[in-house]
Amino acid sequence: MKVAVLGAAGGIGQALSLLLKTQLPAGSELALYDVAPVVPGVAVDLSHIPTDVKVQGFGKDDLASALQGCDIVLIPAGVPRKPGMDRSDLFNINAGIVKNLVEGIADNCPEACTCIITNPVNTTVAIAAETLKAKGVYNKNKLFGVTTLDVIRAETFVAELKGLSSTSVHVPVIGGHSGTTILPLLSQVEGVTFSDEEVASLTTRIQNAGTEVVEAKAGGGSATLSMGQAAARFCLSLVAAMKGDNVVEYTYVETNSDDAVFFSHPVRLGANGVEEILSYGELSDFEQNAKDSMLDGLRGDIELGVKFVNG
Ligand SMILES: NC(=O)C1=CN([C@@H]2O[C@H](COP(=O)(O)OP(=O)(O)OC[C@H]3O[C@@H](n4cnc5c(N)ncnc54)[C@H](O)[C@@H]3O)[C@@H](O)[C@H]2O)C=CC1
Ligand SMILES: O=C([O-])CC(=O)C(=O)O
Repeated sequence: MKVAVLGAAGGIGQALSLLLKTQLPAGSELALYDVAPVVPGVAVDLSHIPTDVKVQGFGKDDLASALQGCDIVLIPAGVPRKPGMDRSDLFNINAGIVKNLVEGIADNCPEACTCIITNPVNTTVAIAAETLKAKGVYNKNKLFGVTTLDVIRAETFVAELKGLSSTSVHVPVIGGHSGTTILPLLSQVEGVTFSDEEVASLTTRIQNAGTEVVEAKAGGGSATLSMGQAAARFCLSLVAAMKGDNVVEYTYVETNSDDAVFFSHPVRLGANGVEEILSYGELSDFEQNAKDSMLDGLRGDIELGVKFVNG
């Protein structure tokens, strides 16, 4: 199994690479790519950890070597938010970065599963899809927007509120990955009941959790450590599924539903990426109203990505 992290020298990239170095199955290869000159050093640093995962660093001009033979590519390359910005404010810089890197994937490992972390995810996933289509190698079962951070946050916040162990709480989160497009389905959390006030305030907290971190970091970036954990969980689920385990994760994928072209659903993962897109089930009235009011915004975010590539 070969996994590449593009943007590996950044806040997410380094946390994610550490978790993968210590948790990928023995015999795996980990390729770390970044335009920052420190990336070979990050690879040397990690290579001193005694696990049977081979780590190699690749600088600015070595994208092709980093990608050759990859099974999974994770992309956290790009700029993060500062206080006062929305994720959509990152579009101008990050759109081009994602397009270039995905062109590299199309040229060097078109069969790989591509996992987009770079914001605005609602739009960058559409950019990746259109870029792969333009290269004639798009497989909708192998492109994912990583929304796992919304799930782990929702589970943490529900566990805190209800005095439960966070490892025993499961919270579905559907939709997209910004503001009101993030839709936690609190009505489906097993063994827990919420008042209407709790549903309203928890939903808002989960939707604004990224901003909570951006403000607390006071200009020093956005979530990196929790995102590293979220992306590692998603990657390790994909690895387990490729090896034959039955794994379901919530992730932003192309669907055939009426909601939007891309929408986070529970997805059964398998040897070739998406094996089955599962239904997200019945929504409460609160959730149905929240979904109805965010769909136009999400569709607009997706359209922006399509236009970026196709004009
Ligand atoms: N999907 C999600 O849930 C989340 C997404 N993010 C997003 O992830 C992205 C990265 O965030 P951080 O790691 O905090 O930023 P960072 O600034 O710490 O790291 C970004 C890295 O990308 C590298 N980079 C820039 N252009 C590149 C290129 N063309 N090729 C390869 N590497 C390149 C930089 O050199 C840097 O090392 C941001 O867009 C952020 O908004 C952040 C948190 C959660
Ligand atoms: O809020 C941000 O800019 C980073 C992000 O996507 C998150 O933490 O969910």
